[in-house]
Amino acid sequence: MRLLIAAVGKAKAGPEQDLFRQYCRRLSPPPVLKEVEEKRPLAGPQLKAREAELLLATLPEGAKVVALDEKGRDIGSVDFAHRLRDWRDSGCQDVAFLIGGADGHGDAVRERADLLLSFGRMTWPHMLVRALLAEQLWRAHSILTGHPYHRP
Ligand SMILES: C[S@@+](CC[C@H](N)C(=O)[O-])C[C@H]1O[C@@H](n2cnc3c(N)ncnc32)[C@H](O)[C@@H]1O
Repeated sequence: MRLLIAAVGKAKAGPEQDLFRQYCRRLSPPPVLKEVEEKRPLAGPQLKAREAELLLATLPEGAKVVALDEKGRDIGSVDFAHRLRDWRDSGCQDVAFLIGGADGHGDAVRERADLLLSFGRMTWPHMLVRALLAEQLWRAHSILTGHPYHRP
């Protein structure tokens, strides 16, 4: 099953990017990262709607969609791993993880998402969310394969 991470904004070199890459490299194949950015000077609801459009345009047909959202569901790592396993076992080819911009996700993303996933109710910087997500994907892989990285 292919993993796509679509995110608003361009990563700059730095510790968040290093951490993100470090966890991605452990996965085979590694998740594909697609970055989107609106160049026009939009703001507020218009910007959110446009960013939603750009994120949704990256989706492979039929992908399961997980939108990272602080107001989403707070599930454990094992539940997360099992959800990925269930999608894989039901024939799903692609899972896409969508990370929003400074104002969060537009309605179109929320409506398309199969899961709104929260990493807790606090707001994390979006570049750190990439690294947290990559770590949880590696942890999910460890859970499903019995790798000792994850201690139950
Ligand atoms: C700076 S945050 C945006 C915060 C914005 N106030 C909101 O309501 O989403 C940028 C992106 O990081 C991700 N993010 C930040 N904190 C998160 C959390 N606790 N759980 C899941 N995703 C989070 C989301 O994808 C969000 O769109």
